[in-house]
Amino acid sequence: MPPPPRLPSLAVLPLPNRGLGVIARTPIPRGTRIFSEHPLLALRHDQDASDVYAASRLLTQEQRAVLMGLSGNGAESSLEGVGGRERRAWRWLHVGPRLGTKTELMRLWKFPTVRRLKRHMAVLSIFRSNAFDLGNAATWQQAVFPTISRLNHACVPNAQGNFHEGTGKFNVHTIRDVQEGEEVTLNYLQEVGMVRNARREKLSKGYGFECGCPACDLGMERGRVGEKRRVEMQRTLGEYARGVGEGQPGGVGEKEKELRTFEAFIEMFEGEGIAGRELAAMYFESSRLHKALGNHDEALRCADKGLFIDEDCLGTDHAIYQTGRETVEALRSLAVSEGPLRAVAAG
Ligand SMILES: C[S@@+](CC[C@H](N)C(=O)[O-])C[C@H]1O[C@@H](n2cnc3c(N)ncnc32)[C@H](O)[C@@H]1O
Repeated sequence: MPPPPRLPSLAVLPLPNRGLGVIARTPIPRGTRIFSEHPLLALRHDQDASDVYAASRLLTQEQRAVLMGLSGNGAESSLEGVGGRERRAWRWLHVGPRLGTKTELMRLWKFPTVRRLKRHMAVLSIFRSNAFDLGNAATWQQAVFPTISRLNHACVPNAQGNFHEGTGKFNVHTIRDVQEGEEVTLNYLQEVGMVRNARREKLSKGYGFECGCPACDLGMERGRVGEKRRVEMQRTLGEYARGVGEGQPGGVGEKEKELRTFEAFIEMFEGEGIAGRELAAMYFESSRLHKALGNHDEALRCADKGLFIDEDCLGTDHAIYQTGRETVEALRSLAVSEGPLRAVAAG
């Protein structure tokens, strides 16, 4: 059985077509830290998928039991990023021993027993199905968690996970109010406004499933409207990318174009109901550009908005939140010190 969730208001339950998932037993307000876990198995930046099995062998028996209890789809896509040895061995197991005799398998691919080979493949599959990217974490790139790895994906989720360098824990916060009985979900992909096909391809390749979340359902109004917004966003982004370098580098025109692109992202994210770090980052980028363009009130308004979002998705103990608060304070003191000058200019 999976370890119990941190909050009694959450339950890990079987769900249709997606294995186990996490359900809210009571309403949970936006900004609640619902999980805070150390990784069970993690890959450093200098490691790759070929190191997963060796890392799993360092776990205690109890930890290994939790790891092996996580879901793994066993698909060949689990071998993304691993070497030819594992790939050939996977085929040997799945296509059949006609690809080589057992002795050849042991000699060429250096698996001491078929049992060890099967365990190796199972660990790779579990890792691939459950590992989350840790964003900009200095040491770690991807990790699997005892309970957080029970959270299913939605393209517009109601929770977000962020790694806290100081504590070495992955914290999950609700990023909007969650109703009783609602599933708690994370976005497994980085939110960059991808259209449905691009998201589906990444999810299928990375996690081996076809997303059927409301944002992906083009049979429904909600899915169609969202897709239209994303297509429009990609068009804006394309136009911006094509125009980069046409104006004077760092000039006002360039900054205004950049600002309009961030504003388009904000409009798309908010229209879709996307909250979390990505939205906060767009507000902070807009704030930076407003400041550079001399729009101090707007710079402060955007930074304030970014900070409000960061408080909910990261918590006040996160370094990114604290940097954001310093930005807001600096902009506020600038507004105070410039106040009388503005009044004179206006008068
Ligand atoms: C991190 S695990 C999530 C917990 C998992 N459902 C379990 O039973 O332990 C990821 C796996 O859950 C399934 N999954 C997650 N989100 C899904 C979704 N939106 N639709 C279908 N399957 C999903 C896929 O099999 C995926 O590889």
